Amino acid sequence: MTTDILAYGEAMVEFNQRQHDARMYLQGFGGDTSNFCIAAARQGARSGYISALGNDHFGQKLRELWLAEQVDASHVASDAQAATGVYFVSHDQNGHHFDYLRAGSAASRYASAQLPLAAIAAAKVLHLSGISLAISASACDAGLAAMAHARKHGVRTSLDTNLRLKLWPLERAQEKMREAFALCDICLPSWDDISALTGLDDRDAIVDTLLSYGIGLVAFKLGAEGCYVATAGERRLVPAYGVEAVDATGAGDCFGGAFIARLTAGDDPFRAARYANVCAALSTTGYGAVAPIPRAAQVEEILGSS
Ligand SMILES: Nc1ncnc2c1ncn2[C@@H]1O[C@H](COP(=O)(O)OP(=O)(O)O)[C@@H](O)[C@H]1O
Ligand SMILES: O=C(O)C(=O)C[C@H](O)[C@H](O)COP(=O)(O)O
Repeated sequence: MTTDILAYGEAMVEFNQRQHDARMYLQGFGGDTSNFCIAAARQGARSGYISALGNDHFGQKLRELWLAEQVDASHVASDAQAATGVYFVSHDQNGHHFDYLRAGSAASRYASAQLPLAAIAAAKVLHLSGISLAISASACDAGLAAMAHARKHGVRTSLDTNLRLKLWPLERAQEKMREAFALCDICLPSWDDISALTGLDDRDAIVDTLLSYGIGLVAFKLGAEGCYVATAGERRLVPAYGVEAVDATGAGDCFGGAFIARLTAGDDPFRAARYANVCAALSTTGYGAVAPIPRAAQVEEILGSS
């Protein structure tokens, strides 16, 4: 079976603070590109992951998760010399915050020589994020090499900005993300990330800048407002689906996975964005990055009745 959507990055164990007791953390799984793969698979796409894990309990649990979710993990290496990364999510009046235990993790030791070149060349879309490039110099080189290889073989590349300044300084992020934009076909920015990366605060000026890199499609994530979808010929705000959000961790990843899944299934970008808005909105109604990601039937039921 070929894998249509491949993602490259770091999966982690998640400990997510509960609101009723600030000392209680619920264990789950995260890592933006892994969340993306699971979101795509739950919408019926054939997705697969490129990364490395430690030879530890949580690395094994991640493999079990991908097996259960039908995400192909045959391109996830095991590194006996390093640990699987961990992160904590805490919540306050300003939203959610991440703390990491991931320096030197197995995924951060990934290098270009490990890339599954034939699988990348056979995919329809290769996805990565700012985090995939931020975790180490070797992982950054591998991510950019994977994008260049995909493009060489006519595989579309997709990039979520996911800027994490705890992982790299802004100047390096700007430099490396510019290289990634130049190799990108579909960009999935969010407001805070892209305004920090470009220094711009006007939505259309940001879209103009991204299109000027040769990016063909931008789906600008706007939280509770929905998203702004832009191609060279058309720009449209696609309104959000209204929900009572309790935890937006992973909403952007869910949006990306659903959006790319629907694009590869043949939807036009505006239709795919309408679908992804509903999918991501539903994912904010439960805690954690993975558990509340809905399946296609739930999303289609809402789309069919609205
Ligand atoms: N409060 C919300 N209500 C409805 N939909 C939401 C809400 N928050 C996020 N979403 C959906 O999730 C998508 C991604 O969320 P956003 O916060 O913009 O991205 P990121 O997590 O990457 O910062 C949005 O484009 C929207 O479709
Ligand atoms: O920060 C990281 O390195 C992670 O991968 C942890 C989270 O799973 C994602 O960051 C969620 O990302 P959002 O969809 O933007 O909420």
